[in-house]
Amino acid sequence: MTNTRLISPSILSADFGNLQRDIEMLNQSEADWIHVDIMDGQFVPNISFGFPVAEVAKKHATKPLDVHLMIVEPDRYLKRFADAGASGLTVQLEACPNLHRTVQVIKESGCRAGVAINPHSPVSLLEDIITELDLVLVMSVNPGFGGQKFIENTYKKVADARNLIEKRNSKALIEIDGGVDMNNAGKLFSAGANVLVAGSSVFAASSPSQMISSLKHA
Ligand SMILES: O=C(CO)[C@@H](O)[C@H](O)COP(=O)(O)O
Repeated sequence: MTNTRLISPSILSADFGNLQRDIEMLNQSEADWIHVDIMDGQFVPNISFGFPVAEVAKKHATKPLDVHLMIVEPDRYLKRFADAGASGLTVQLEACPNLHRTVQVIKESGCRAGVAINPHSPVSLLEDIITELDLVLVMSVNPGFGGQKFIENTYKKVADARNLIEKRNSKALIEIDGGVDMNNAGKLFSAGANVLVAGSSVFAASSPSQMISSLKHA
């Protein structure tokens, strides 16, 4: 699994007046997944968008939707996001008092099951769930906004996640989200990350498609 290198551009930084155009650009690019950030104004201090935008993304995307729920009580909405077209559903560890059950419900919905950890949460909190997971998302910024500065301690957390995955013989992919750009992409892949989420570095680039390719081969 360590050779897997995927890019999941976040449409949080897309032009919502031209969302179909931006998604079609991602379809034509080397992007592997399309990252959909759901923020509720409670788990994080920002509100992004909900089902209608996820459904538009699904309608136009030819690539899997990688849906990240930065919301409280995600269990209430898992089925609806699965029905809206998610291929993967990632919940925040800090929002899930019954995480094992939440992960089982995600899997029963037919989606890839992911768990995200905030910068203050150690990887060791995943010790007893890691064999159930398809993906571990290490937040490399405090969630809520695009365009933030990458937290350098993320490299250590990638190494911790890789060690845990190998120790427990888990098949989980390691995804990194926040502040990913050409300054850190190669180092993250070398440290054992498999999936890089990139928002502002892609959509602010003069050629988003070229940036996706550069990140993928960094
Ligand atoms: O979840 C989040 C932010 O909380 C991200 O997915 C951002 O959308 C990534 O954006 P950049 O940091 O790459 O601009």
